[in-house]
Amino acid sequence: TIEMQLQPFNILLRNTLDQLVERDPTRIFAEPVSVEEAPDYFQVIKHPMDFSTMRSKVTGHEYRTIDEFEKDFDLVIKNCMTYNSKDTVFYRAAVKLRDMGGAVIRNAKRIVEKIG
Ligand SMILES: CCOC(=O)c1ccc2c(c1)NC(=O)[C@@H](C)N2
Repeated sequence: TIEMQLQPFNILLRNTLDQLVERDPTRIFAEPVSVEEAPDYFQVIKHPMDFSTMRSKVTGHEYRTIDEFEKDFDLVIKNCMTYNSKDTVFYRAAVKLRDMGGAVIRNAKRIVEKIG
C-alpha cells in the first residue's frame, strides 16, 4: 500500500493521544514516574512510558505505524499494573484506562485502514 502521508498520520496520532489523556483525569499517566514518588520504580520497571514521552515521540515522528503507538500505550498500562498492587488507585486507574483507551485505539486503527 502507498505510505500514508506523514503529516496527516501524525495529526491522527496526536488526536488519538489527546483522547487517551482525557481518560486519565487524575493525570497519573501524564508524566514519567519520578524516583521521589517511587524510589524502587526503576529497579522494577525496565521500560518506563508515559503520555508526555509518547507526545514527544509523535512530534519526533518516531511512530511509523499505529501498532508502534499502541505498544507504548500498552506499556504505560502494563508498567502500572506491574508496579502497583491490585488494591491501589493506580492499578484500578490502569484497568479503567486499558478498557476505555482500547476503544479509542481501535477507532484510530479503523481510520488509518480507511485512509491508508
Ligand atoms: C505524589 C505521589 O505521586 C505518586 O506516588 C505517583 C504519581 C504518579 C504515578 C505513580 C505514583 N505510580 C505509577 O505507577 C504511575 C502510574 N504514576
